[in-house]
Amino acid sequence: MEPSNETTVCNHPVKHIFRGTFVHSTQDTPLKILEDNVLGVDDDGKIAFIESGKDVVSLSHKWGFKASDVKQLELHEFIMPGLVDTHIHASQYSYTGTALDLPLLQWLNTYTFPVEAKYKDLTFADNVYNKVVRRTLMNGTTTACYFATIHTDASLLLGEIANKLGQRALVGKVCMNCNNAVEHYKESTEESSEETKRFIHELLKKKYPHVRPVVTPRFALSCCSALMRDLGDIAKNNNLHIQSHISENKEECEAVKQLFPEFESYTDVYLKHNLLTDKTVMAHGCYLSDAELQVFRDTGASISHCPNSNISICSGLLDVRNVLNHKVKIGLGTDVAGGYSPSILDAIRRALDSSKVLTIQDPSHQTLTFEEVFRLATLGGSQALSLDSETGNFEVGKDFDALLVNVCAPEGPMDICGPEPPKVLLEKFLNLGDDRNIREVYVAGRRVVPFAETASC
Ligand SMILES: Nc1nc2[nH]cnc2c(=O)[nH]1
Ligand SMILES: [Zn+2]
Repeated sequence: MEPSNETTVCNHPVKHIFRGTFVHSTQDTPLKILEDNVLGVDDDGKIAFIESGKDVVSLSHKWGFKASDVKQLELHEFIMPGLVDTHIHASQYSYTGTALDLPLLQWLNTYTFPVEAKYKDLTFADNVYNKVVRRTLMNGTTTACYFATIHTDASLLLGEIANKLGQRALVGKVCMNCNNAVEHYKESTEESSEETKRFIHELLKKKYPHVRPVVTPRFALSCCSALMRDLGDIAKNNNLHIQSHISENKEECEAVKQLFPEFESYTDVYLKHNLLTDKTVMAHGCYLSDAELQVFRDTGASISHCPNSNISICSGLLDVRNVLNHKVKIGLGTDVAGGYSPSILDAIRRALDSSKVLTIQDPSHQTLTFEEVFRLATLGGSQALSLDSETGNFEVGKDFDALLVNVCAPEGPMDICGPEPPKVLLEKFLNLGDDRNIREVYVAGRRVVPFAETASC
């Protein structure tokens, strides 16, 4: 409820009040720094106000809080929006940091499919899925867009674990009916469609507040035309998100051309199967033409930029500047385990490195700035997942998804050698920081890190 005036105590109580430095992005500005601001979070986990610290007394009257309710940040602390991982394979987390010596198609057949086949076993799934959700939360990922495997029950378990640990998540049961490499790790067309419908129905029935299903055709080489069409229909009929992969590697692009000769491009294959909507996120896109980017722009589909993966399995380099120039929505992804790091802080660094490599190759390339990449990791990610009305920055009315960062954390990974302005502290954190600097993580106003109880290995 909106307060009627400054002297009336609002009857919608605030449950957290923070005072100090806030940093976030807006549509117009990649980095906004708000020094000495006060932010209130209401009982529903939404941002009730964010105003100058000078107004704290009138705010306390208006919202009915006491001076002692205000959490005052230290000089070397700031609050930033939670990180958004727009593309991560929860099921591949068990082998993160290994198996990076083959290109995509051989990598899938040799390492990925044999591991994913193991998720028939719910005990195996439970162990890995708890670990990946915890690890990403510790690293500040407040929203994750997950691929699971073809197994419906294990995919539902991933949704249950994300909900239990408090992460905002889109969860996809993987669909694939073409796979000649690993026996049994595929479905029939009918099975894939029916199990997708069951997955959606069962997950929605749980009414988890921040976990939703995402329709997940693995990629054009794993799904026949009939399956892609079914999945496009399912997404449309249920108004759901869609995720897949596109134009990641040259050999893959060539194989798609051979398999779908009647289509104009890789993008056209998905377009004609009704898989490109304003709730679609496609990973990679390293080899998309300008005409294909225009289709992304026209449909409202977005790109997940996964620079660690693109380098680690030698796929290619995405020209993010060109994507931005086409006004296509774009966020960052870890693409675990093609990417070896589960942290979006790493994705920020790899995105900057990749942009610098493009500048080395062509000095006229306009290198991304750290402020722009900060936006990709937060607001950009929420836009790419069409969740920006709920999260992504500190606009009043959005959910409070946030990290409390301490750049001088004890035993932390960096040194601050004297007083520094907040912009420098943020840049240092983005380049040098890690989970030791992320003291608290909030999703929809709930503090989810530190964890309520500790897990063992
Ligand atoms: N990086 C990556 N690309 C893919 N393309 C199809 N499946 C995958 C996958 O699991 N990882
Ligand atoms: Zn992927």
